[in-house]
Amino acid sequence: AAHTKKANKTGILLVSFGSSYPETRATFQHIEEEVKATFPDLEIHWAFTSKIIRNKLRSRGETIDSPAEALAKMGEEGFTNVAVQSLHVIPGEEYENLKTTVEAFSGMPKGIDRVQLGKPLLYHQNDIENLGDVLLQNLPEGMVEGDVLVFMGHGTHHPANVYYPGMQYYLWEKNPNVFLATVEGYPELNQVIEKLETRKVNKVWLLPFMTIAGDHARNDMAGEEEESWKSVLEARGYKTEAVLEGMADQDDVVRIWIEHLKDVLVELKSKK
Ligand SMILES: C[C@@]1(CC(=O)O)c2cc3[nH]c(cc4nc(cc5[nH]c(cc(n2)[C@H]1CCC(=O)O)[C@@](C)(CC(=O)O)[C@@H]5CCC(=O)O)C(CC(=O)O)=C4CCC(=O)O)c(CCC(=O)O)c3CC(=O)O
Ligand SMILES: [Co+2]
Ligand SMILES: [Fe+2]
Repeated sequence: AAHTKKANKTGILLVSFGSSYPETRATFQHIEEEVKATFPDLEIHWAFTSKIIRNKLRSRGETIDSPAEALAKMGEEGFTNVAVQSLHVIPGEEYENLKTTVEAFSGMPKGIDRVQLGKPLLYHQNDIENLGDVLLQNLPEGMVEGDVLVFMGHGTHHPANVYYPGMQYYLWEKNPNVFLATVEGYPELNQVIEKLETRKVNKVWLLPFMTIAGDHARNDMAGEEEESWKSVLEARGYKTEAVLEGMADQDDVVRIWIEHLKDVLVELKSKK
């Protein structure tokens, strides 16, 4: 018999930093539902980039693949094309590590023919604008005149930290009451507080500028311990209200990642 070319089989691999908090499962589920609704014919697989989180989950009997494990398995399952979608916020360290893994798997003998990585939530300038607009359109319902909102971003020593001050600039252009600070990078909460001291503030709303409301949101932002943003602000005399929702709980935010995933699927298709 003549050699027949093997049929194409395309799949999606969604990759998040991950979280050890069961409360975040509904957010991951929401992302999956939106992706499934957009690409009903494509099988969806998952991986977490954080080794610490994967180990924590394993010790509780939950298994979640690393990106390399997931890509190896998908190769064995006969996938020829895989669109890997980063669910990270910025193209930082975690995203770059994922990129290295994806490149290593591209064209691997007897593995997947074509593996390609979709951009994180923020990459091009128009991502900043789209995300900024969505966040400003969906401010907490109870927010009234005199209230301010402070988003908590992760922050990083990686040069991609510039996306946080970049986003802050865009938000301020549209609404001077919306602030963005980070846990581990620039800007810091103290810089926001310096600005708040110069005006009359009714209440400070706290929201994660993160995919999910996990450890950072529940402890560093809204926790009862002395160093949490809630405690620091309250010690300064501010009323606070924390909203424990990830950005990925919002359809319009997930839409931005889905657009990035579409770009990758179009590219995978165009390469014979
Ligand atoms: C490299 C490292 C350097 C460092 O931070 O020291 C790093 C970097 C980054 N993390 C990011 C995101 C998140 N980090 C967490 C949580 C944790 N992160 C921790 C460690 C590390 N994080 C270091 C090695 C990690 C490893 O190799 O495993 C843990 C384990 C320990 C701790 O932080 O104490 C703690 C576990 C909590 C638990 O056990 O549950 C969550 C989840 C959550 O909050 O629940 C999110 C998603 C938030 C979201 O949903 O958006 C981003 C932004 C990525 C992006 O979105 O773009 C960067 C920066 C970048 O990529 O450049
Ligand atoms: Co939805
Ligand atoms: Fe982290």
